[in-house]
Amino acid sequence: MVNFAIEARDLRVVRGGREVLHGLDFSVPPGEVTGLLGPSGCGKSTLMRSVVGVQAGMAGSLQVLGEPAGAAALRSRIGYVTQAPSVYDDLTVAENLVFFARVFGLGRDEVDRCIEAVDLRAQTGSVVRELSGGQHSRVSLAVALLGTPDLLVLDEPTVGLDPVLREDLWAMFHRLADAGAGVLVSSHVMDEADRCDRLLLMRDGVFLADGTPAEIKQKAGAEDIEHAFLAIVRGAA
Ligand SMILES: Nc1ncnc2c1ncn2[C@@H]1O[C@H](COP(=O)(O)OP(=O)(O)OP(=O)(O)O)[C@@H](O)[C@H]1O
Repeated sequence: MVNFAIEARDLRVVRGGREVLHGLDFSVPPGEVTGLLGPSGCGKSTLMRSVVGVQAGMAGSLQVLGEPAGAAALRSRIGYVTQAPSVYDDLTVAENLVFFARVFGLGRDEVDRCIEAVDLRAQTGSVVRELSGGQHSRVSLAVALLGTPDLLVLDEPTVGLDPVLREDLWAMFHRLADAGAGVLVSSHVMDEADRCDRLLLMRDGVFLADGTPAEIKQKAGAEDIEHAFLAIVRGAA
């Protein structure tokens, strides 16, 4: 029985000869949206790369869906969206999805389901290069949804999107979590905090707080997460 989608003990990562994650202990449960929040450069992408098994220089224990991070068995069980475009821009939306679906041995039904999930039905036949930035990132997200992964790791998926689209995407993350997936979403925008079930607040490769948004605000005596973050940083100084 796997209790956690992700469980880390004393996770350390060295990049470019420098330790950038400093002994992190945390867990991400299934069925919840966990937000990884912190300023640019604090180590969010490094943590996510570790979880999906592509980060070198890692030490400590990191279990993902009951397996060591990077295990071959995890490949089809994790959906990962990076900040960099990860689809072919000279193919249409449908052609991209069909290509990746074939890699996973999935059929056309699954392609249509994922295009619909990110609300790109009207753009199915459009070449990705001609889409807007928000539509482009939703194609990557659709690819990550193929096969209904047990864990979604989304690195700043809402950057540059308009408020309506951000709202829609957060609603979709919650639907995926309600269906049982573990969802880990990073953001450097503190006003996204209240959309998460749980938060990991990060700074300089360590966690400043781990709890529900309400718990973190109450503990810091702050009205919003931005002020809670500042209060915690000042308290720790
Ligand atoms: N390829 C690399 N080689 C060496 N150091 C790196 C490399 N990539 C990132 N780093 C360093 O690792 C630290 C954490 O970077 P990381 O990209 O994980 O931060 P982040 O919180 O995801 O930032 P952002 O929100 O800007 O994406 C930073 O100090 C960064 O300079």
